[in-house]
Amino acid sequence: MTLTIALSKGRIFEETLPLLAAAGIVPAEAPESSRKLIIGTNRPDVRLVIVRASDVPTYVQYGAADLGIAGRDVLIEHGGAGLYQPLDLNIAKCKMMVAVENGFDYEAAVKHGARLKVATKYPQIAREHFAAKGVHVDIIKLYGSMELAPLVGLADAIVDLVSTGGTLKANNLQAVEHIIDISSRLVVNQAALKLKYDTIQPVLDAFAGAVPQ
Ligand SMILES: Nc1ncnc2c1ncn2[C@@H]1O[C@H](COP(=O)(O)OP(=O)(O)OP(=O)(O)O)[C@@H](O)[C@H]1O
Ligand SMILES: O=P(O)(O)OC[C@H]1O[C@H](OP(=O)(O)OP(=O)(O)O)[C@H](O)[C@@H]1O
Repeated sequence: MTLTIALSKGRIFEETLPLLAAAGIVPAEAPESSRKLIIGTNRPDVRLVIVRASDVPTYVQYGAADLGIAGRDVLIEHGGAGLYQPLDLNIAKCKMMVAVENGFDYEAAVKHGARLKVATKYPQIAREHFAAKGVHVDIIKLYGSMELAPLVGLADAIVDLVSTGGTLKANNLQAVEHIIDISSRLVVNQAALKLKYDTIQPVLDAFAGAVPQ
């Protein structure tokens, strides 16, 4: 039975290579240099499908892929329906933060009960965070370059991923609140786990043994 694994290009693909290797899986080509969306491997029974990071849960949910790797950010926004999430892979680590332009008094704005305009690619996470704090917000959905929003008056604050802090610094922004720690997780289609147990379980075990510390 063929095993289909959904991965996104870039950091998740790079950081997944050692995990795949631990399961005896070596991609036939690199997605960065290939235009192919289905990539074979050294194992005739295993193929990779290359999708947008935020589409990984959807492919696995509907069984178009048996396994996938997705960030906790993406999984929260997706909702996780139909997905078994057996393993935190401890890769693509970063933090979900609230950030504002240097000089913007975030504490004062929150204390005074001002209605905040918040730009983000992660409306679910942002909404829950501010609801828990009792802060009223207008969420402005963006698909990238969140850091620009406060600089041009689109938003008072952003909710975005921060790793080195380099992007915030380069754009005169500062983090003011930590929301959650993010890493990527293995997701498995629940029906596939039953139907293809003999193929999937050894891959899960190999990944579990190769998770970076
Ligand atoms: N700077 C970062 N450092 C570490 N991990 C990150 C960083 N930015 C994002 N991630 C994690 O890696 C995952 C994939 O990020 P990537 O940049 O490859 O896709 P994306 O451009 O956010 O997604 P899409 O293509 O769906 O818009 C994110 O969902 C997140 O969990
Ligand atoms: O703290 P840093 O190390 O600077 O990382 C943070 C940046 O990384 C992510 O963007 P990414 O690199 O994925 O770019 P993209 O959203 O355009 O894909 C995130 O959206 C931030 O912009």
